[in-house]
Amino acid sequence: MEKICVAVRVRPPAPELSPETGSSLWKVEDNRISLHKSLDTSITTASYAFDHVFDESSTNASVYELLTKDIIHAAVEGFNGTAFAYGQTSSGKTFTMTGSETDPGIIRRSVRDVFERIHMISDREFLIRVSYMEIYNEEINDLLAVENQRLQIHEHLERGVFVAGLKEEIVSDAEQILKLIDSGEVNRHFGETNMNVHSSRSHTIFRMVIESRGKDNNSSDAIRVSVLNLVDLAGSERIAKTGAGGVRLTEGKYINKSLMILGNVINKLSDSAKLRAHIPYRDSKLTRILQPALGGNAKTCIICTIAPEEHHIEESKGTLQFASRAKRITNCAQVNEILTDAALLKRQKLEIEELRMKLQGSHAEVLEQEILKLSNQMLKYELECERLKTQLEEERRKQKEQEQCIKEQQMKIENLNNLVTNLDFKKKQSEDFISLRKTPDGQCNNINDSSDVPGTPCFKSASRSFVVSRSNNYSGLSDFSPMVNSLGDVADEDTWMKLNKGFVADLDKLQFTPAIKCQFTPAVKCQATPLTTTTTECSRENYKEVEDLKSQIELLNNEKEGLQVKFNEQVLLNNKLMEEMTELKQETLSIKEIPNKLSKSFANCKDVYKDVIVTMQNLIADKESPTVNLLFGTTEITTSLLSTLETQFSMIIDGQKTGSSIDHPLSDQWETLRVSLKNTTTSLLSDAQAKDEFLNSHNKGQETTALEEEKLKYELSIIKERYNKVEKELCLDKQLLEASRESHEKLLKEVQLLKEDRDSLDRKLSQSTQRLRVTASDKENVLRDLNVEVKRRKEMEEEIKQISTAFATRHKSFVSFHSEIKSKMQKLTTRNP
Ligand SMILES: Nc1ncnc2c1ncn2[C@@H]1O[C@H](COP(=O)(O)OP(=O)(O)OP(=O)(O)O)[C@@H](O)[C@H]1O
Repeated sequence: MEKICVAVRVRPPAPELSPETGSSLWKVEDNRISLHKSLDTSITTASYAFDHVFDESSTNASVYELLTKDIIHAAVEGFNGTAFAYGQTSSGKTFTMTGSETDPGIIRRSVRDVFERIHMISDREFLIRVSYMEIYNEEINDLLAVENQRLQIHEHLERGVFVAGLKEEIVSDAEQILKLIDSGEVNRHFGETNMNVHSSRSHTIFRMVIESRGKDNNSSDAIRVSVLNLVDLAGSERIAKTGAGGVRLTEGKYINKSLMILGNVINKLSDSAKLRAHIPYRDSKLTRILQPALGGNAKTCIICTIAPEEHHIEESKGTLQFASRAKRITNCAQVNEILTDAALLKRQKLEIEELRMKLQGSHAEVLEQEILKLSNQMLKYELECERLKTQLEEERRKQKEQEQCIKEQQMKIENLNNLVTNLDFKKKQSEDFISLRKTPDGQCNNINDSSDVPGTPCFKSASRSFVVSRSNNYSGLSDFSPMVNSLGDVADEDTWMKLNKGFVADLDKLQFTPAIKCQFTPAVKCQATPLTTTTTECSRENYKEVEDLKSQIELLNNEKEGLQVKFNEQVLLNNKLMEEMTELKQETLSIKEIPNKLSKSFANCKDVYKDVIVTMQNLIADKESPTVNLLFGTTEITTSLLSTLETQFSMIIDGQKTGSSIDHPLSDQWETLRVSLKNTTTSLLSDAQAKDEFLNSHNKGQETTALEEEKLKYELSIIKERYNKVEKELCLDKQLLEASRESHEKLLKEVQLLKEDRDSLDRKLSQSTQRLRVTASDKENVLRDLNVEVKRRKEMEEEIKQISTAFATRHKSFVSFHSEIKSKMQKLTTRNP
């Protein structure tokens, strides 16, 4: 039983923090430390005694010499050893354990010393393995292998507490270890705080496992296995001082918590054995790993570092109290001699022995070699078997993919065919439609067709002619489609579409398509190659081509849909126009009738008027009378007016007959005539009145003349009425003619637009046809490639069959061989147990 060795080290004051250098707060005398001057704090000026107290001027070399060296030597002898630094942040723990270039720390010195010591021990051989880990935020990480994170602690009866999965490097010299330490240092968690620019944020444990055995090769000699832990703890910190936040704060919390548990363990261990109840080693990973070093089978030394600055006085006092308690802990260190397989050396030795035994005796050697040969062969067969299995699996997978690929291609080809058929159908429809529209009189030839197929009058006629003409057209394209050449003159569109859609049901039928140049006649049937179980890998080119085709098909589909929509719109527009045209035609007919009617009524009027004039001329005997002169003047005007009207009507009628557009009538002349007629009529009336008055006043006796005049007046009023009526009718005619001319112009414009639309549709259709031809040729290529693929697949299947047969044969021979070997071995065993 021995007490833990505890030392205190005061680091030199930091120049930027402690301007009052030279007047240190702590007084170090031999192995005692006390406060140098009385302060205005509640802290007492108690003095503490330890195994060693190192003042500010101490070096790592002296610390190592006085504190650690013995433990290192003991570790080489077979004792477990632990050295760790404890203290507040920035107090010099890392400086003590790791050191600097000029003054290496305890770890580096220990490593060198271990090997120096080993070299000094000549009667033993050593095997050393090292590991380096950190406990960061209560998780164990391997510093020598960054991929080993969050390692778990396990306990083993022989190995004790160990970290599972931790990398252990077998080393042969100190330099090798130092390099490993350097590589591990890179992986350590450091961080900057207000207290320390390079603050350790994790506890690090550098571990050396030293195994040794006597060189005299005595098999009964036990193997010594000792574990040396060199620990650099993270420093306790006050959050207010470190100014930690975020990640640093979390780290600080974990650090403080684990140090508190370490303090608890130390406290419990420092209590007298009677008071000791449960030691909470399991409360933290640190105490669990350090368990053997704390009150267990280990030689342990603790170096407690303190910062000399006045503002750290409370933390320093806490550290001293921790050190005081730790000092009371007693360990029970003993050499670890192991007689079991837990020691690596032991295991190695056993293996060598086994091998040696095996190699003893020539007969056994031959047998051993034979067995080795056989097992090698077995291994080879097994490997071959595995390889074939994998290959078979791969082939099966590829077959499935290929089948899928073929199915997709089938679908695409089917779609292509449908698309081709549909587009042809649409094209033909449009062509038929256009040809019907192009008839010389601009009317549908079959407008009076009594067919019952629904649609516009034009489509009614298109349906039948389409089927017949299409069938004839396609009969010439032997390489294009497997359609029957003639469906008969009565084949309907549904039958046509069904045939188109259903012509390729599966890939086998692809063999019959003219695209693959498989010529067939009704008498000779082409044998389709079944595409069931064989497979080859669908080449990437094929896939790409299929993808291209797919996109082309999509484009064509879109275009087709667009054309379809336009076509439907066109049909609707056409129907509307046809209706309008019919209405207009009726209107035109009625307008055409008007001039004839007018002409007739006018002719009547003219006859009447002539009769009146003749009568009047006969009646009036006195040629010199002003009334007679007036009448003659009126007659001339009226005659002229009538002839003008006659000309006008004949022009109108002639214009209708030729179908040319009618110009305005001679409006000016008409107007002049109308005005002069009006004037003449007015003057005639006034003259008649004057004549009445004259007759009344001067020739009251001439009753016959008066009666005649009365008659004349009456006839004149009738003429006037008729004239007004004719004038009104003419006005109406004029308006109607104007309206009809406007609608005619409108119609002409619409017809022009329709013509333009039709032309653009024609152009698009021809483009689509062009593309379709390209697509069809692409399709042919794809089909050709598909056939090649099918062929390749067959070949592959053949290969697989051959491989399977070879495999089966080999397997059989292997099984027989195996049983033969087995029986041989059994014989051998019975012969030589
Ligand atoms: N004995 C010493 N002599 C010279 N400089 C020292 C000594 N001890 C510590 N230092 C310096 O003080 C600073 C803080 O020391 P160190 O990093 O070792 O503290 P620490 O206790 O490990 O801190 P933390 O717990 O934050 O990691 C460093 O710059 C270090 O070089």
